[in-house]
Amino acid sequence: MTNQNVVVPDTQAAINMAITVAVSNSEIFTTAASAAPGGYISISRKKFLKNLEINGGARINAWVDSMRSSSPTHIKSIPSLSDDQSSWILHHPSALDMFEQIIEASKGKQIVMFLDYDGTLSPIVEDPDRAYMSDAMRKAVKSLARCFPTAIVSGRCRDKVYSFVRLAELYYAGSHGMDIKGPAKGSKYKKASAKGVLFQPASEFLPMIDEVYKKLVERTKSTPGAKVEHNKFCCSVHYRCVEEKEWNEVAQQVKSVLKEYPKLRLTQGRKVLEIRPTIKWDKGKALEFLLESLGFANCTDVFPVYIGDDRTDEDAFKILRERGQGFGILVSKFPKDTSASYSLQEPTEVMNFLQKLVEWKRQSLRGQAML
Ligand SMILES: O=P(O)(O)OC[C@H]1O[C@H](O[C@H]2O[C@H](CO)[C@@H](O)[C@H](O)[C@H]2O)[C@H](O)[C@@H](O)[C@@H]1O
Repeated sequence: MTNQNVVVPDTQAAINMAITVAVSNSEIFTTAASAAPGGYISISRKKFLKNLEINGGARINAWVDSMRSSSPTHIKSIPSLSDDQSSWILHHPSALDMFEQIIEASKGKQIVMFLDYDGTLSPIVEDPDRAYMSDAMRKAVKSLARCFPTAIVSGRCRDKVYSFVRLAELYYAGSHGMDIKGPAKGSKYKKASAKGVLFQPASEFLPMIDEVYKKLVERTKSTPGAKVEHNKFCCSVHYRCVEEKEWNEVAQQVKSVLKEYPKLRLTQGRKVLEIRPTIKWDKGKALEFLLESLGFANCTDVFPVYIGDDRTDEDAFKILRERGQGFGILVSKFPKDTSASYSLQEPTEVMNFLQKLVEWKRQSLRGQAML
């Protein structure tokens, strides 16, 4: 575990601001920094970790604090973040505003697109079973896939995310990348063999996840609004519809199950606790696996672009930074600690960005045809 410093922006307003902080080993995320005027303060990652032990003696207060500070209702209550927001935007400019520069950087390289689903292609809604993407978004993704190899990388079960997206020409990586499959329609890109690619690095965990799912359903059934989702190689416990005073209860229930399974770990998303195998596999590894399957393993002429809104997407943003290839785009209206290079505010902006990419590609193909 590293002892990196986490930079937390100050604000004049002395408010608590939600900043996501990835904690490397335990993978739980904690947030929040008290603000004081005058620039930036550094908080040791060790301090954040002090109260967090996930497998074994996890402290429920830390879980609940983390659940609370990552809650959009708390973020919404921030009065004005204009100074911090503009400073953040300076470091993570809008991918729409920077479109020309992005295209310039990709010159002579094969763009490969990676798209998260919830909060990126579809708006966040209360009922996870009704997180539909719009027809306009589907059309934009379809056109995108005609121009560039395109993958959906989601925390959801692969079949479920496919039932929302319904485009057979894409690659799909479900269960946070633990379930990868190539396009049913085949692919015109480099490795035709990528068509049938199917990678499930956590298959031995299937019976355990089934068991844990049942236990989570049983333990949380007394809490109104709690919902457990079976994502095949992982489980989600949603607390979006649980009253805040009951969040402690949800944390206790999840902890009571998790402590029986040392081979499982907890991660957090947007009002969701996620239980998954401890294997070293995440969305970043899935991105690398897909690049390899497409024949770009050791290529310098590939330009991967990953768009996502959640903490689990940070693993992919980090990989791109480490490889020094392409970049990540964080979908967020609020400043967040991120390894992404650019930002977009919401799914409609994501759609505009995808449409711009398609338009640029079509124009450049027309230009080439005229030569
Ligand atoms: O990797 P993703 O595709 O972003 O999946 C992450 C989780 O997304 C879903 O939950 C989130 O979206 C729901 C629908 O808008 C929302 O109700 C929930 O509060 C969000 O956390 C999905 O249901 C989870 O299983 C995924 O792990």
